[in-house]
Amino acid sequence: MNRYETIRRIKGIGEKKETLYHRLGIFNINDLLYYYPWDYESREVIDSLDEVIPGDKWVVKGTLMDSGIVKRIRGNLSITRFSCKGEAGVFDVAWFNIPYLKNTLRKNSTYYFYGKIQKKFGRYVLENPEFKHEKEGQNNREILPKYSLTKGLTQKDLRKAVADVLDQKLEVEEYLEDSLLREHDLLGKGDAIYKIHRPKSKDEVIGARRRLVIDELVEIQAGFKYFKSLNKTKIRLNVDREDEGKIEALKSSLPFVLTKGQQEVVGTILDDLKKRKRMNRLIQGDVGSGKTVVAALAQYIFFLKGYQSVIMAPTEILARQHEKTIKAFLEPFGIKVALVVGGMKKNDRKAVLEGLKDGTCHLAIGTHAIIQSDTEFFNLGLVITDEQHRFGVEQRSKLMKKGSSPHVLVMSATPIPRTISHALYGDLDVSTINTMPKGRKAIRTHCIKKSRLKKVYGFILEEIQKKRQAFIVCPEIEQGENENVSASELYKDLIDSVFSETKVALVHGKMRADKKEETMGKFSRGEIDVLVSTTVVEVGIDVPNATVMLIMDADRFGLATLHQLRGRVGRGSYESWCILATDTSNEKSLERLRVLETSNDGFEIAQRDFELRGPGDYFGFKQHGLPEFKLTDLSRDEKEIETAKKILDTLVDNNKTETIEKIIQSFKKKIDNID
Ligand SMILES: Nc1ncnc2c1ncn2[C@@H]1O[C@H](COP(=O)(O)OP(=O)(O)OP(=O)(O)O)[C@@H](O)[C@H]1O
Repeated sequence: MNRYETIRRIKGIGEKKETLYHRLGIFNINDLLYYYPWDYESREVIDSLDEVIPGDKWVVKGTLMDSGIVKRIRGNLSITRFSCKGEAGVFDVAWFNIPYLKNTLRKNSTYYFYGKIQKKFGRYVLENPEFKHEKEGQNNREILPKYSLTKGLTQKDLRKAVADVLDQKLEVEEYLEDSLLREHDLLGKGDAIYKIHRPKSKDEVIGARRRLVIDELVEIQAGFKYFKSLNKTKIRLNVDREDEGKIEALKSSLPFVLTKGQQEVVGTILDDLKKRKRMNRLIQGDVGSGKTVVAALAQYIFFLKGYQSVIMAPTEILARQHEKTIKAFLEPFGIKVALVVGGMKKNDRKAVLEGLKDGTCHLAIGTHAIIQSDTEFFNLGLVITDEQHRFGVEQRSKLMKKGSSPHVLVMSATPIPRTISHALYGDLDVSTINTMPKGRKAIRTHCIKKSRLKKVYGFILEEIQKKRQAFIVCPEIEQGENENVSASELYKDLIDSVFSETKVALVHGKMRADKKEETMGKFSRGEIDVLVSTTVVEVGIDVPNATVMLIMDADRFGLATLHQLRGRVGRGSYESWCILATDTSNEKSLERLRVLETSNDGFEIAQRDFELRGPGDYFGFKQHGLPEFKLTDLSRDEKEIETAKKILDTLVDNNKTETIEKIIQSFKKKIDNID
């Protein structure tokens, strides 16, 4: 057997089982070795059945006292039962619908049985236990791996297949020298893989996991180092006094004065452009902190130097909103702005694309439609992606290829906790807009039970009388199997009852884009009072007149999403409210929601969410186009991030080019495999 042979080589895996393994992403022996358990089950042999709390799971050793009986209980339900005796006491074992066991197990033979122990009619009984013959051996305490499964594959299947492979003692490639392993007190790779599947103790799991986590972190850091090494550009902008004057003129034409935070970020961008390095900057700013105008200023700088720029937004609604805002800022200065979205009329699209190709159009705003192969630019100098967590590395790089190594700005309202940005965004410099525009009032957030919704609707009506508007967001479009409020149902209920005299509309992700657009437009212009929706309104919608955000079944959403949704109100100078309706009694969920009641600060919320739920949930690695870690948990493995960094530095210092190249290849392969 070698590591790259198909899993069909393993005994017991035929054609049918093979397809099930494929579902788990396991194709060859190597995949199986790297299919780590997600948890372990500790099995202990019990000394005396009298110590048992019924319902607990234990291993009981016993000798069969009879040859078993099969009893038909009803219809096609049968039970096979044996009585046993062992040092722990007397007990029965029973299985449902496996009559052939009567011929498998032998009277007077001794077995280890594992399962839930119940007490029925005064006798101990293990129902449907797993069992093995005494001869197969059993430690007093056994730790068994638990793997993620798919329908048709059992824990037993996986354990057996992995055990078969481990027994072959296949060699696993080690890329770290002994001295490095010793220096950082790490297990060898082969040893770690063996122990992660077949640990003898908790400490062995910890040691194995630590080694494999380090490997994951070395790989991702090497990958980003590589990306960063590509960051050279020929596009250098010499912003002179005259340009600076023009930039100041644009600033004074704006309907507001830039905040200190906005000023600083614009300053940093200007500094970046003086360097030979390609600008690759993430601009983080809490919801409503005013990132759009910073993007517009950056685009203006490129325009002054004869370069085109592009903004890519995650949704059409947002692209259109940016178009409107940016046109208002920049068109008076002679900049021609074009919108590129899906479903444009053929002739319109043709005209826009021609303008971008011949350079008469200076600035493009659009959705992923911009990446399509027929878009060409005259001289693209700047690529801005908005809410980058919606775009993968892959899409970003496609957009980059539209220019010759253009500069990059990424805008995000989702703050990335420090640990993550440090570990992962080695390739991005980060700046933060840390001040809010003047005159904003804190949004008041309250968590309520759904029984109090009537009161909230009354309050919304009062706000509407004051000419304000409200959002109502639901977790689902249509009623599913669970109890959650769906947007469609709620919309129907509301227009038939409390809001029968109110202008209410519904938007959700399954509606046609133009219909969605039209409704959002109406809401934006104040022609609709209440918008019932799903999270399509989450990102970026700017309606300063809206003052109430009511979120149904708020416990269903992550904190980052809730904070984003809340950020749709309180964008003007009116006092605003966010109401989180939930009937959950889950203490953890309530604790999360309380974070929002007490904080309006996106960064603090992100950090808390990160601590409460872990980065996987918060961050959604796949959404970023990044390979997911199998074992690493960035909220716990801070020390390992540092160790991995040191190891990588040592490899670089010692000119281990071949090793580093291999690590990078493996990283790239994973990125390519993300769907
Ligand atoms: N310095 C400022 N003073 C006053 N208002 C401002 C300032 N900067 C931006 N605004 C206004 O604040 C609102 C929010 O700005 P913008 O839409 O750019 O926020 P954002 O950071 O993109 O928020 P989100 O992440 O929610 O999309 C807009 O109505 C904008 O006109």
